[in-house]
Amino acid sequence: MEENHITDGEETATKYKVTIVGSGNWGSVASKLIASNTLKLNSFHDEVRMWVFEEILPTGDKLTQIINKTNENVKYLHGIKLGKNVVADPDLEHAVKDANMLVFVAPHQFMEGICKRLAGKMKGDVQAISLIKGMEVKTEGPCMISTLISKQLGINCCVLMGANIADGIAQEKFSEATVGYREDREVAQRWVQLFGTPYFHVSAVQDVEGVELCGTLKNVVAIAAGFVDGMEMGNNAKAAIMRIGLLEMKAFSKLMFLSVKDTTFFESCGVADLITTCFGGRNRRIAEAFARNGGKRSFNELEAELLQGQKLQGVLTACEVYEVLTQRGWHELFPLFTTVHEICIGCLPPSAIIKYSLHAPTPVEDLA
Ligand SMILES: NC(=O)C1=CN([C@@H]2O[C@H](COP(=O)(O)OP(=O)(O)OC[C@H]3O[C@@H](n4cnc5c(N)ncnc54)[C@H](O)[C@@H]3O)[C@@H](O)[C@H]2O)C=CC1
Ligand SMILES: O=C(CO)COP(=O)(O)O
Repeated sequence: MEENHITDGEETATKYKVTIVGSGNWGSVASKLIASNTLKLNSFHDEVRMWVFEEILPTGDKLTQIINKTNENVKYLHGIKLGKNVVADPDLEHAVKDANMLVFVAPHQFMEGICKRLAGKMKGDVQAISLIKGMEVKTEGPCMISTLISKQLGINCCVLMGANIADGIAQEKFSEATVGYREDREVAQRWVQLFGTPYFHVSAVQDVEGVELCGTLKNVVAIAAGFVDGMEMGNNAKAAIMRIGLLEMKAFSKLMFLSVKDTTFFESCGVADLITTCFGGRNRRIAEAFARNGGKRSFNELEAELLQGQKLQGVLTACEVYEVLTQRGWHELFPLFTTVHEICIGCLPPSAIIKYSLHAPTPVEDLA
């Protein structure tokens, strides 16, 4: 890594160069947040590079060229200026070459391929953060995306999750987020500084797995909430599903990682993200359409038609969680997670969500 230095009085410090790997709906908003800060903060280079999975638009133009010409991601975040210091780059290896702060924000199903392309090409002093909500399941067990990044690229990886529906933040409406870090509080503070704005409040907690599992698992609960909406069962039923979903999120996280903290579920990444996604997210919306069609149109078909290139994470995550439950013999402990997957693959009708997700009420004698 070429050392870049700034001189602050007597002291010299590294000047950080940021690259964003991903340029979808949230990736574009992340670039806007970061680009506004790198211009203001002396410790960062102004320019923010954004790797774009190249696409040809219906006009025949390349997406990267249009972003660089108009300063807008016309496909994934129409009508919002990203900042003139954002440079779209279609070449992944070139985009990360000089960066010492990498922000990963691609749909989780593409991360294995992205990491393979980048493996062995990272310099030692690179720090990463993942904004990706999802996990991979390997034969040896589940692997969170931040762990995939850390292991494959040999770099430390924090996470940033929260109640962050991208469109609201693009319009600079108030929102909070949580950075999860492992050991290095100073690094976490650098991420907080890079993302934080008066309308985007970021705090840091020492619980990478807890933060990342909250962001990942709430997408499965959002699918359940969408089923309830599609069947017009009302907000009381949806609140019940969210309550049960939160219990399963917490139980699953704590069974997976002993280190997960109870308090993490009360941060923005926990209950707040669960609420916003179950009311305003894409997973909820597509699951609602699925239930309204009585499960007759597949999630893939509805995703392609209604999201126009944006990607759902909840259906894949439900499948991945189901694999873990099967591997460990835990289906009975997680009836909501189990039922969501079985509805998604057509083994159960959407109406099964209430019937099969309910945990048996605690017997009265146990309460005495
Ligand atoms: N959109 C939102 O409101 C939020 C999204 N997130 C998370 O951020 C992550 C990324 O989501 P978004 O930025 O919303 O993306 P998106 O779903 O809006 O867009 C899909 C992206 O995938 C890219 N893509 C398509 N095929 C690809 C391939 N073969 N290889 C690599 N990339 C490919 C597209 O170019 C596009 O950039 C997800 O894990 C999501 O859960 C987190 C918080 C909020
Ligand atoms: O993670 C999100 C909000 O924090 C976005 O959720 P959806 O992918 O369901 O839109």
